[in-house]
Amino acid sequence: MSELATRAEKLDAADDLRGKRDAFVLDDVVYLDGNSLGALPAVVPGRVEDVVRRQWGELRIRSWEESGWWTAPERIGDRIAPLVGAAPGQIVVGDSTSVNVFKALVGAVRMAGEGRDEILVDATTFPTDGYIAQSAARMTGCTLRPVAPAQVPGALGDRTAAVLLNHVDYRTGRLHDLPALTAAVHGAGAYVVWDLCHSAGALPVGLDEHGVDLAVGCTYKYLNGGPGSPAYLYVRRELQDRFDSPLPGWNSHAEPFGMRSGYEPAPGALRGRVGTPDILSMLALEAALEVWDGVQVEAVRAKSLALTDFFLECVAAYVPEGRVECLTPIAHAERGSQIALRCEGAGDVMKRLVERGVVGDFRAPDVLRFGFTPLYVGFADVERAARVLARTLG
Ligand SMILES: Cc1ncc(COP(=O)(O)O)c(C=O)c1O
Ligand SMILES: Nc1ccccc1C(=O)C[C@H](N)C(=O)O
Repeated sequence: MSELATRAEKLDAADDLRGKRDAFVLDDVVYLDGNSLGALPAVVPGRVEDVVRRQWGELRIRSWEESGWWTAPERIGDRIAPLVGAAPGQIVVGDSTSVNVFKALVGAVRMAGEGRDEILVDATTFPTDGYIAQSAARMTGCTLRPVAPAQVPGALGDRTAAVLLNHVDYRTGRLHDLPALTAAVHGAGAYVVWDLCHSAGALPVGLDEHGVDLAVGCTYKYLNGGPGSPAYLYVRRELQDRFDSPLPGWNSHAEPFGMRSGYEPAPGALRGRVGTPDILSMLALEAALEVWDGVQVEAVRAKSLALTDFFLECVAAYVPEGRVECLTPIAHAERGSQIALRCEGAGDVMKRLVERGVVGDFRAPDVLRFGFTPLYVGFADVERAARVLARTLG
């Protein structure tokens, strides 16, 4: 056994999160794609069966109250809250991330008020945020300026209304400085919206601590909610009364069953709701979140950094010099929970890796992306992935 494989065994034996792997349905594939679709928590199938057969099949309409369907968006929001550093009552679950980006960004521009007519958007963003920001700008009469996150402080001005940023870049895995950028946006009198898709469940976010205004994120990556599981919207408590949703559906009404023609927004996080919640996906997510019982995000972060450090070490030891170039920052303060390697023919290389039992993904034009979910990825997986990568490139 190689020195690295021996070390992997020791690291696994000393890993406090090791037992969590049993809470997931996994086979002997090395699954490094939890940053696209998290693995299935073992508790989910039975719960979904109960929701469908008993709650829907037997209780039918009564389940809106008796099975807690109606209040699921805010209840599950409160379950996500500690994972992103938010006190209860500020997060609602529902809709896709794209829809929540729209709500948050238009809501932010409306809060900024007269005289502020520019939106800054992360120039390197996952495309959907950029597309939605373009439409939000057109609708609110703002101009949209794409800016690299590091350049945001210099681009802010007294016309800036809102800034939309990604906490972790989907392609490179770069972690942006949320506290400093949030403070810079506030210094200019503007509002910030953070997309937490690639950070929630992988590292501490500290939404309340850093005074973030609005945030959105998906739940199908590190939160393992399942394909198309609903996203969430955070609106900081002090801003909730001023949050003027651009999608004020009846579920966000102060009295939804009053069936009144006049709109009156509900107080608190409920204002972020739109229409009828997608109960099947939502309750699958609620079950999936049970794997977090007793887990601290800080412990997840420590293991995530150890996994990505070890992967880089194994890649350096096994992969011939010059075949891959790491796009992810080496500094821990700038690294999310993935490693992105630029590589010639990356699309074909990833196909062959998948055939050999190492599942990551390919992002155009030339990036091999490997996501590390500390709840179910171990150090032996990491060593094996690097070994298979070296064989595939060799
Ligand atoms: C940063 C980021 N934002 C948004 C999305 C997707 O949004 P939606 O949930 O609407 O598909 C993704 C991935 O799909 C993402 O990585
Ligand atoms: N929602 C998906 C549906 C199908 C395939 C991928 C996704 C992703 O989430 C991609 C991810 N956001 C990424 O960072 O590339």
